[in-house]
Amino acid sequence: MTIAVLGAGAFGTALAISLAQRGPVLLWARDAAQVAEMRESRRNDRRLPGAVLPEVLTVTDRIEDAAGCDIVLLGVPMQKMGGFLSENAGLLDGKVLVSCSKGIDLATGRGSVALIEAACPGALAAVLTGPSFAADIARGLPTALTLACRTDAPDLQARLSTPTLRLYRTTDTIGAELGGALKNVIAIAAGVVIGANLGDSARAALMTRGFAEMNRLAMKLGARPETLMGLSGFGDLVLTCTSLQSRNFRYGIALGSGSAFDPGVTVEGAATARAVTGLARDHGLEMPIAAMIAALCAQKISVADAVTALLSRPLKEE
Ligand SMILES: NC(=O)C1=CN([C@@H]2O[C@H](COP(=O)(O)OP(=O)(O)OC[C@H]3O[C@@H](n4cnc5c(N)ncnc54)[C@H](OP(=O)(O)O)[C@@H]3O)[C@@H](O)[C@H]2O)C=CC1
Ligand SMILES: O=C(CO)COP(=O)(O)O
Repeated sequence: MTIAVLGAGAFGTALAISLAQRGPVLLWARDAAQVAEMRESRRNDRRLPGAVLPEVLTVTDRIEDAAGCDIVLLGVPMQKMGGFLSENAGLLDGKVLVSCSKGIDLATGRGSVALIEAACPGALAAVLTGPSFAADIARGLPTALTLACRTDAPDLQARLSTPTLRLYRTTDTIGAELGGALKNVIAIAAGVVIGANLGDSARAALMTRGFAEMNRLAMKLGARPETLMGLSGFGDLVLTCTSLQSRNFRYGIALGSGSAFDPGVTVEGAATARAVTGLARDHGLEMPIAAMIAALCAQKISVADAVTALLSRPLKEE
């Protein structure tokens, strides 16, 4: 049975290319002109320049074509996920729906599993997350990801693993999706540190204290510590805070250095920082780094004032 990937962004396209090593894959994009161009060129120059689409990968703008697929990967950005699921619930309910997005929905404070379960109660919801740049996956470089599903899902793990994409599975969907969502906020913060020339030592401190914040919220919401220590938390945090391939990190560098940044680029951490401050407030948690990033993204505070505010917090035990 064909696997469908909905959303021909960088990540959806890369996953479709990797999965095509195992058999037919359907890749859906909403824009008919983009689909025509991709069929003609066998590339996705809009979202993943340079990658070649294998012949067993079919590109379509007819979302109904996914009806014949039992496994459907969702590659639309997080803040579009809720609307997308409601619009297409009739088609998607009853299927295995694997969210590949990283973030917290601002409108509801939910992660993607809760969004899927609300819109498509008959579906089996899963999350695919972890350290993986689309360009690396598309080039066939080795990558390891976490597949999280409330029901233990070794069959799904086997179906979505490829010779270059090694999947580890867990039933801790909360931990897996929070790890992927929260590391983007800390990656923006790490970028700010580098962009403002505060140094590698400050970045390491920021990553460590950011990881403490990630754990604080994730544990409060029911995640398991080992999930945050794994690929979807620690692994992705390290990748995204240290690589210029990361859009969240680059956005942070732009904020820190006062440079312009293309608003068309997907930067999930900005909306997630806002969502996190709401969740932290609701749960009585202190998340000072996330709060500073939300304020910086909203241009409510300067970089200098954000640094001063973080450094002047009361001294405490680690
Ligand atoms: N890129 C990466 O390396 C990785 C990305 N991710 C995650 O994957 C998710 C998607 O990111 P990525 O693929 O990079 O993003 P891109 O910016 O490359 O692409 C976003 C895609 O979503 C489509 N889209 C946007 N809104 C809608 C909508 N309402 N309905 C249908 N399609 C829509 C866009 O279509 P259009 O072109 O028509 O606007 C585009 O194809 C994010 O949550 C990201 O964190 C995870 C791991 C790695
Ligand atoms: O999640 C990612 C790598 O694991 C991609 O990070 P960016 O969205 O910051 O590019």
